[in-house]
Amino acid sequence: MTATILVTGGAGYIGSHTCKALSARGLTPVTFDNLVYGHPDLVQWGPLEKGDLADPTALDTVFERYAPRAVIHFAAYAYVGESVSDPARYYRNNVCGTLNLLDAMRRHGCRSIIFSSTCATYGIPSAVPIPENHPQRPINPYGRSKLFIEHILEDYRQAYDMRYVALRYFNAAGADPDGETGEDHDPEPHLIPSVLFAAAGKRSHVDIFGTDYPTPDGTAVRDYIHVSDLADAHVRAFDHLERTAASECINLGTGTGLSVRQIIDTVSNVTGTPVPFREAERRPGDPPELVAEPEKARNLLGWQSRHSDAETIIRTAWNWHRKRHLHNAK
Ligand SMILES: NC(=O)c1ccc[n+]([C@@H]2O[C@H](COP(=O)([O-])OP(=O)(O)OC[C@H]3O[C@@H](n4cnc5c(N)ncnc54)[C@H](O)[C@@H]3O)[C@@H](O)[C@H]2O)c1
Ligand SMILES: O=c1ccn([C@@H]2O[C@H](COP(=O)(O)OP(=O)(O)O[C@H]3O[C@H](CO)[C@H](O)[C@H](O)[C@H]3O)[C@@H](O)[C@H]2O)c(=O)[nH]1
Repeated sequence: MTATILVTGGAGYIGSHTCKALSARGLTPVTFDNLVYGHPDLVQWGPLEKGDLADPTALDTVFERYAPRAVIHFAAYAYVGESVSDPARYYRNNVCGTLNLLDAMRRHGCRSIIFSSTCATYGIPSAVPIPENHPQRPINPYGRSKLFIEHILEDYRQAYDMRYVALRYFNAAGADPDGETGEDHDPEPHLIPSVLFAAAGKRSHVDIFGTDYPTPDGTAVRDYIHVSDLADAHVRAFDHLERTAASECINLGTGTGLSVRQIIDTVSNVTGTPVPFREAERRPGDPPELVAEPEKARNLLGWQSRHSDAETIIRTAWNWHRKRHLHNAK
């Protein structure tokens, strides 16, 4: 079956990998992105329509032009720290922007949406691994904006017969194994690129935020999931909606956690370079450990992570950053 999928935020990190996966599956991804954080050169697998979720007319134009079968909705702001200092920016773009998108879908009779949610909706978990029915108590406006959208999707399902899959990603990491797309954030606060930039000498060092957590080596533990595995899950979520029309919230993680020190050690091994680091205070708002219970994605979508071992994540990210940003790296 050939169909067009509207991909909001398709010029960004996870969106561009998903466009590649949709195209490989014979679907046509149409990217809708305002390019505030996206990159036009990462849009390689279908047309780019420059536009903003805040603009209902721009949305009407793409729905009229392409009559998409479904929407995959990545477009959002995603800096946790900034969401604390400027929550208005987050609620306006993430929540109001999604309302505009959903209302455009209703106007144009498009009923299926796959939404980028996050493990940040769980807040500080009472236990790990975290199942989907764990209480959701986000501890910052970014996480709350995503939880509000989950609630809105459920209300729209009941009232307007829409259908959705909310995918709660854990920590997206790595890059396309073919090197065709990857992560290009500015600013870039995430751990793995920060460690790679320190290995390459682009940054003087990486800070380890907290060495006194109740974890095996005292540093925080996260469930790093390869971006190509995330992309594959979106294609499967689309197939699931086509097949069953059943709405779901689903974790995407590996079920295995890695500490900050384990990431630094793996980067040293993969790059053959010692990583300069400093031990620093905990970063406010960071839970000690976030690890997914991944069974639901396996059972419902037949999904399994394939590229998410630490070595593959770091090797693919290293290859990408060397090509994109680190021309002078060793
Ligand atoms: N990166 C992660 O670890 C992670 C984890 C969990 C959830 N998420 C979610 O996944 C999604 C994608 O994350 P990413 O890391 O690829 O981010 P990204 O910033 O690389 O991509 C987001 C894209 O959306 C676009 N955009 C933002 N606001 C827009 C608007 N109003 N109109 C049109 N386009 C707009 C940006 O220009 C950008 O290209 C986000 O919703 C994020 O909250 C990311
Ligand atoms: O320079 C750094 C950067 C990070 N960390 C630590 O490394 C771990 C991972 O940090 P990231 O910033 O890479 O990612 P987060 O765990 O903060 O991810 C959060 O923010 C993401 C969006 O940016 C996603 O939404 C995700 O779901 C949400 O939990 C954390 O323990 C953090 O304290 C460091 O020690 N040093």
